[in-house]
Amino acid sequence: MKQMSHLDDDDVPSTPGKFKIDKSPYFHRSTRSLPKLAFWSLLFLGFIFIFFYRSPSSPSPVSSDPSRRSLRTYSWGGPAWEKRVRSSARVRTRRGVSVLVTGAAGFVGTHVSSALKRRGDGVLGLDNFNDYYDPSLKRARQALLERSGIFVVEGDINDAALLRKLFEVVPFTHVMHLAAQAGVRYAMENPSSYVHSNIAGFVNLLEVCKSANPQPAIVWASSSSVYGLNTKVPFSEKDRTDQPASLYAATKKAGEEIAHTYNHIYGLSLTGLRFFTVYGPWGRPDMAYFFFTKDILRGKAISVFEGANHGTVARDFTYIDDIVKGCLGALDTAEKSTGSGGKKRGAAQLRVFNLGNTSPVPVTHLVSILERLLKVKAKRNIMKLPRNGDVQFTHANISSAQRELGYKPTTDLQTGLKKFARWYLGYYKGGKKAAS
Ligand SMILES: O=C(O)[C@H]1O[C@H](OP(=O)(O)OP(=O)(O)OC[C@H]2O[C@@H](n3ccc(=O)[nH]c3=O)[C@H](O)[C@@H]2O)[C@H](O)[C@@H](O)[C@@H]1O
Repeated sequence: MKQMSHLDDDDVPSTPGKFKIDKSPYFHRSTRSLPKLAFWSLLFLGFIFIFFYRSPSSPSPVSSDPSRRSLRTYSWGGPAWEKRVRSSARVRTRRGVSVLVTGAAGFVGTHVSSALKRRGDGVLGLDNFNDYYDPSLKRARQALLERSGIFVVEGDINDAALLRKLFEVVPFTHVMHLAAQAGVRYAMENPSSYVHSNIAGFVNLLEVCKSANPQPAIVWASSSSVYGLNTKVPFSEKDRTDQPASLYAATKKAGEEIAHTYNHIYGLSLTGLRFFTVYGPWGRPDMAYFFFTKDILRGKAISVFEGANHGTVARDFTYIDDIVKGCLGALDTAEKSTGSGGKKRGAAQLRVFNLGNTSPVPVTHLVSILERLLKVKAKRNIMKLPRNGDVQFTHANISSAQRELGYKPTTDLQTGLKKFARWYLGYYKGGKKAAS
């Protein structure tokens, strides 16, 4: 078993002189204190043992600095572990593919993994189970995946040794890269977590993919937030994306530039998907539709943002099942990477697509739909849109995804929220066991 630990060599005494026996006070004591000494030594050794050999299923306590969350102890490796990895990634149909899904215990990751497995593809999940939001929801999603035969490896995309090992065990044809630090507003609280996951983690993954043989094709999650302060709508992939309004958006934009580089130098086939405010069952508790539901049910006031001069704040809310179809379309049309041994043999595919719903809905309307579905009147606090990274409006032009991926969203917000509310009430026992 290989263990990664946040402990480094500094914790081990390096100067033998610290323990020079001739200076030890114990040596001048009477032999009666020896049993006492033996007792305390054993206790000390016991603590050391417990500290180093904790069970793999109980990772070390989360660091108080959330940007260092991923430096927990993960345990992986060994014949039994490799067998699980291989079995989960085994393709079960003739034309199936084997996909490594990063962020598999996340919202989109869980849905995409299940859909791939259902149609007979091999799927291996990877997730660091960080506590950006309630990890028990991630564990519940993991349990769901495990019931359909998907193993979710616990580890971080920054762990190069783990990623290399996974590619050694399984020659993945595709990577669906969904692991990321999400959320627009949280970037002001914890900026380094965005750099850690969305930039450093992405580069680490691409480094391993570029050296893998064969190289996989990669589909990854960008974001509608790259359109930033643009005012021309609907947003098209041809529009400028050089004025992000949040650090989150800036890291996703950086990801698109990094993808360009790895495609150009190493021949990696890369497809970025700009998701537009994805919602649905098993969703993310940090998103407005989710915590509005929780607060409305508890009778707690919600802050509903509006633009300058009472301007409408709206989103092109996109239902999860539509997004899954877009992801599968991207995987199915991804061409092979063209490199080997870290060198490219020819030009490789490089794409970026909007995956939205093409019908923006004001946030006030989203609240009204929730009120009807939950049969509770919301206590609305209308507030000016804070300057914390939010943009006022999003609207996707999806003609490119329609043409090349066969992407065609079919779920309107009312229908999608109905499915979300049904799931929420069931999962949280009618809202009594509230989401944390
Ligand atoms: O489309 C995207 O690319 C992004 O979509 C969401 O970001 P956002 O659209 O801001 O979604 P929410 O945080 O759920 O906000 C939805 C709407 O509710 C508004 N809102 C949010 C919070 C609040 O307290 N009140 C409020 O009115 C926001 O201004 C926004 O218009 C996700 O959180 C991002 O991870 C994702 O990348």
